[in-house]
Amino acid sequence: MTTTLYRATYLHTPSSPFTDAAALHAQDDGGLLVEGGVIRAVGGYADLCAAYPDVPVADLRGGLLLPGFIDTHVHFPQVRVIGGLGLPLLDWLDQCALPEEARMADAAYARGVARDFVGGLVQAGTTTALVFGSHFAGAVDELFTEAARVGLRCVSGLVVSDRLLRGELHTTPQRAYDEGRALIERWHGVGRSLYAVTPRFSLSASEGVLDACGALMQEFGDVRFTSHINENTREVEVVRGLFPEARDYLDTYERAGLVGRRSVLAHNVWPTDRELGAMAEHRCTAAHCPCSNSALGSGFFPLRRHLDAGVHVSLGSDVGGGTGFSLLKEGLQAHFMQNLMGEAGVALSPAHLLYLATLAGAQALGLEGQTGSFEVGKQFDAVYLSSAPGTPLDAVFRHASSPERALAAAFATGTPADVARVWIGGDEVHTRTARQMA
Ligand SMILES: O=c1[nH]c(=O)c2nc[nH]c2[nH]1
Ligand SMILES: [Zn+2]
Repeated sequence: MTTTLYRATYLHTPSSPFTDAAALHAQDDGGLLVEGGVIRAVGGYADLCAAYPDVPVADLRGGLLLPGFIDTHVHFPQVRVIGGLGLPLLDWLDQCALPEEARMADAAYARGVARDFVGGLVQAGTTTALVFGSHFAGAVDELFTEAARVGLRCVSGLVVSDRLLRGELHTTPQRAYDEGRALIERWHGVGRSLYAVTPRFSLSASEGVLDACGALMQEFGDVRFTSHINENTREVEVVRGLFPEARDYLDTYERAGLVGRRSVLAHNVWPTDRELGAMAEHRCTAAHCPCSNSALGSGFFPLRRHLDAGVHVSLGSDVGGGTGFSLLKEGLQAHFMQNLMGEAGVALSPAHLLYLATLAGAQALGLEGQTGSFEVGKQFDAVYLSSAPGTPLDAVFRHASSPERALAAAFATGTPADVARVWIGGDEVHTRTARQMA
């Protein structure tokens, strides 16, 4: 079993800065002892070095070591259509996303997209992702296969819909159940893969399809659930018309038994107070996707209302409505948007951004015992940020007055080009090449 002592400036949030003012832990010259991919000891480098004098040291000074990022909302089939700027949600789906999603019927095409997608995630420092899969079971197999090859912690599933998309993307309740069941049996709990039951959104999923999803959730108690909610005002209006008996958008999922502790609902830009109260009671998560909300003009995420209601919030890139895989960029955009909301916004510190990009995601997925922070017993899932000499971020890293200042700069200006190395369960899954640094 390999044992390594990592020497680095590291930061992590073992608790939430929204409830704990001392949540951010930083070590200027820190040590992490990793044995067989698991963190065995943490602290100052000098102490760990004295306690474990024979263990080989990996010297990561000069940059920042953070827990691997956790993206709780990202679409596998959309990596090649990033950048469809300027359209509202339903037009963007129609013109940009869905034509590409229809191409995923071809497993060979899906295999190439899976390589682009998983590569994009790990190169951005993402070590765990809740992934909207494909409408085609064969493409979902390609995604899980590629994620397993690379070593990504991948929570994903078959996307199901039976109306209002393109015909070739539609299924039936029975097929949604049968294909979902087969995929769960093939992938759930295998290696680092977990299954998420995934109706696209209530606009495109009839009660029958939602009930089929509910049946899978009942039968397989620990699979996750994900979908979209309250993203765009026009979408909310259409859903209201499609479900006249439902109290609101959330209720369309509640009635099918889909909302609970391991449910992640993306966006929630336009929630009612009833929905926020119910989400807090269910202990489900809202995945905030600020770049997507900006690019599609969906609106400003009411973070203050979520926090006041007690709703758990995590972060998602929402590629391809979002503009790329970097959770550093999502953190910065979240910060910008809250600033622009004035009194209604929440002042997000670097500690908040780090928490949202790491532990908050682990908690959303019920994986906080394994990942999201550098605590003893957790997996060594980590991202090492180190900039090319001469870049502004390198200048900050070399001259920052504290690790917190360096962390703020990483969110302000960091990109995937600054991601030098990435580990998942102690396995190095990405090592930047000279070309990727340029
Ligand atoms: O941002 C989004 N991206 C999508 O692909 C999608 N599908 C339904 N609702 C959606 N929202
Ligand atoms: Zn989405």
